[in-house]
Amino acid sequence: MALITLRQLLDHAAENGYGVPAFNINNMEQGLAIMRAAAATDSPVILQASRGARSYAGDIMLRHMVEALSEMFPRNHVVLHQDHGNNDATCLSAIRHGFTSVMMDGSLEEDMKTPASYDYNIEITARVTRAAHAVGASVEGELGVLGSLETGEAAAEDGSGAEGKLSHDQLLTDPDEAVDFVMRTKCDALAIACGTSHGAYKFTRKPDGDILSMDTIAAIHDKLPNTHLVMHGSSSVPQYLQDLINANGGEMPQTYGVPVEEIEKGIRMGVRKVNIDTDCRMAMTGQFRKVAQSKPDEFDPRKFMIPAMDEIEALCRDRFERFGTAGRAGKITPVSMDDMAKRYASGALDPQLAANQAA
Ligand SMILES: O=C(CO)COP(=O)(O)O
Ligand SMILES: O=C[C@H](O)COP(=O)(O)O
Ligand SMILES: [Zn+2]
Ligand SMILES: [Zn+2]
Repeated sequence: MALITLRQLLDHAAENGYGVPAFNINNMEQGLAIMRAAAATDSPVILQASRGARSYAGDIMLRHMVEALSEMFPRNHVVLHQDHGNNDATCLSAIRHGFTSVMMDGSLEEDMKTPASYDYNIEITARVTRAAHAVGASVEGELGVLGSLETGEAAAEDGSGAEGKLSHDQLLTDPDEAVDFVMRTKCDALAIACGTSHGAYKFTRKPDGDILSMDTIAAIHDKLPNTHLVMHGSSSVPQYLQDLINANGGEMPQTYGVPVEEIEKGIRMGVRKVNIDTDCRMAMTGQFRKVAQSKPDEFDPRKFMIPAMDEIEALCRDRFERFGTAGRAGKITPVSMDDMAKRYASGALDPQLAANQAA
C-alpha cells in the first residue's frame, strides 16, 4: 500500500481550505487508534515519528507498522513524516526507511538545544530539501524557536527544545525572514514560532494574544499565502484529560494548552499541519491510570490498552472533524514519489511569491 507525501496532502488541504493533524506514534496501539479515528471520519492521516520514536520502536518496526496500518485502512492515505530531524543523516535515513516526508529543524543546531544562526538554518534546510526532492520526498523547515512567551523558555522535558532564555524576537517568526527562508530553501511547509511549546505545560492561564500570537501567523500568511504553515506544540491539554489523570493518582499541576478554536482560526490563516503528541499521551496515560486504580488485580495489558486506544480514538476523531480533515480521504488520488520527483525537477512545485511580494 503506497504512502503519500506531505506535499501532496497539504496541497490538497490548501486547495480545499482544511487542516490536518499530525499525530506522533511510537507503538501499534497509538497507530491503530489514530487509524480507527481516520476510518470513522474518512480522513487522510499524517503519522510522525520523532528521533526518540525511531530509537524506541526501531526503523524497521516503524516502517512495517505503518505499512500494515495503511494496508488495513486502504482508504485513509497516510503520510509517514520524520518529526524534528536534527541533521542530514536523520532525514536521509528516514527516507531510506520509507518515510515520505521529513522535518529538517534547522532552528536549532544538531544538539537540538542551541538556537542556530539564520545562515546555518538556510544552508542545512536547502541542502536537505534538494536531496529529499530528488527522490520525491517532502520537507518541512522551521524558522523561529519554539518556546513560551510567558517564561522565554522551551519545555524542559522535550527531546528537542532550546536551552536558556529566548528573546521575543527568537520566539516569534519574522514574516519578512519567512519569505526569504521559503524562497531560498524551497521547503514544502514551514513550521513557525508563535508562543506554543512542546509538552503539557504550555501556558499558566488560558492563552490570550500576549502569550499565543495568532497575529504572527496572520502576518506570515499575508506575505506567504501559498506556503503551508505548520503549528508545533499544538496539543490542547484538555481539562478532562488532566482530571482523568489526577482523579486516578496523577499529580499534574493545572496547565493550559492551545485551545482548539485558536487552531481552527489558524487553519483559516494558512495553517495546514497541526502537531499533536501530548494529548494522545495524556489520553493513553489517563486510561492506564484508571484501570490500575479501579482494578488493582488486573494484569492483562490488553485490559489497559483497549480503553487507552478508545480514548485516543475519541480525541483524534474530534480533531479530524474540527480541523475539516473529515470526509477528505476518498477525494485524494495518490501520486507516487517518483512522480513527485519529476514535478520538483520541472520546477512546477517551486515556492510562489505572493503578488504583494513580487519585486
Ligand atoms: O509539536 C509536536 C511534535 O513535533 C507536539 O506538540 P505537543 O507537545 O503540543 O503535542
Ligand atoms: O517534538 C516533540 C514530540 O512530542 C516528540 O517527543 P519525543 O522526542 O519525546 O518522542
Ligand atoms: Zn523546533
Ligand atoms: Zn514539534
